[in-house]
Amino acid sequence: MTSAPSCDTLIRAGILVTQDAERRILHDAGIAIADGRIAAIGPWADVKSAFRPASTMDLADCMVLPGLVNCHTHAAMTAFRGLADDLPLMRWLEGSIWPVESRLSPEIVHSGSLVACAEMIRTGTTCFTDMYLFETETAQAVERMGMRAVLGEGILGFPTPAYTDASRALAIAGELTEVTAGSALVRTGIAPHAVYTNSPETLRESFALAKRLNVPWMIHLAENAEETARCMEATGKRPVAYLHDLGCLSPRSVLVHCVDLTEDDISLIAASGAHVVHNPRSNMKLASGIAPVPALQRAGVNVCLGTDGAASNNTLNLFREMNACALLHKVAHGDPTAMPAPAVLDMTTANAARALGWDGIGVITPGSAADIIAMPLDEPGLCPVYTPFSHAVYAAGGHEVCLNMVAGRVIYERGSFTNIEIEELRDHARKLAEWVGTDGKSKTQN
Ligand SMILES: CSC[C@H]1O[C@@H](n2cnc3c(O)ncnc32)[C@H](O)[C@@H]1O
Ligand SMILES: [Zn+2]
Repeated sequence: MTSAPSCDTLIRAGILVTQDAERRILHDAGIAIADGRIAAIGPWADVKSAFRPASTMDLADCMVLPGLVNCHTHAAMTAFRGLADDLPLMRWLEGSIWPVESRLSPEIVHSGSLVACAEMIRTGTTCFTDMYLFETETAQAVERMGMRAVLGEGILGFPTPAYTDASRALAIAGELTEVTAGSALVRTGIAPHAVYTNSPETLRESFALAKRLNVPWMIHLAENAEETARCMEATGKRPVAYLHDLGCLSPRSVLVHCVDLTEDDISLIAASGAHVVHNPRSNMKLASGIAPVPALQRAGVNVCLGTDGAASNNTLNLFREMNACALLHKVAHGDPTAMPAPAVLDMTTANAARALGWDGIGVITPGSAADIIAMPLDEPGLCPVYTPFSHAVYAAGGHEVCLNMVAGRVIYERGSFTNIEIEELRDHARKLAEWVGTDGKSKTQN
């Protein structure tokens, strides 16, 4: 007689949203987890009798989903949440954000990143993509909190507190791979900020570096009409065509925003295999415009979702982002079918994993990472359930999340973070506010 194989954790899920290729939903499901991966899923009775678990978790009253993946943020910008609202992009950046960022320090990035990780974990994110200064600090925060991330040192063509010039920025960006090398959770990306802040040489060199390291290359692109006008004036080309002609569009390119696009731009992106990150709340708040997401998708472009930073969103909550995405495109097209809920959930799960080239996240299938979130089904705002996709996109606010697990380890459960006390988080937040200054607003040119 053979005995059942062991596993680390056996979960009973009331509703399991797999996000597999068929978008299967299982009711009263079992999930077996071993060595940080999904060993099996199936009907609870079958999975239960097939494994000898070291521990069990009863989520029979919960909807269980893959952990959400935020494809674009600036984690440490939690320091600037609410500091400079109601401004257009270039005035916001040049008049308010860059002046205060010119005083940035590793300690502030560390505290801001911890606060950001906590907010994301609390609202169901298990992995995020970041572009900022002093990213080794963000790497430490991510490792400590137990999340996953793809981190890129933001490359700007002017001096910052982190480097004197673009060539130093490129060197620091490459060195980040040494910090993330041994990590199962943290990876590196190469992140030139934008076409208007980098020379063509830096853009090309950064792309060559991403190729050499075999990592994603991410950039803010075509964020609004003013960016296009500046690019036309400087180069005679629109931003997408400019990057195309520099040889920077390929399946490793992750293009953030892509609001101001023509049909030709969409064709160039589609033909290149580049991915697009849509940030609807940041685009709405900065009045940058509406990215043509349905048209991109019709052209075959892989589109995922990002929150952008807390200074332009002003949250890092992907449930709010999904909701905004679904509603924005319906109203923009006068068509309630323009952006259906299942397609939106794809944008924070399977599509996101594809954009980052990270196999095995964004789904709950045998062999995938055990990155799982749960929401209680007895929550008044979430019951009854007819279609789980509908609840994830239209009903949930994110704060219903009661469990966040990454690589089989619980990092948040019912109000408590496994790796940090709430008091310490408050201290970090206090430090941010003291550093910005109680007169923070007057220090910006808002
Ligand atoms: C060099 S680190 C990243 C850099 O990007 C700035 N930033 C934040 N949000 C946006 C956005 O929507 N468009 C362009 N730039 C943005 C951030 O303040 C850092 O300076
Ligand atoms: Zn951004």
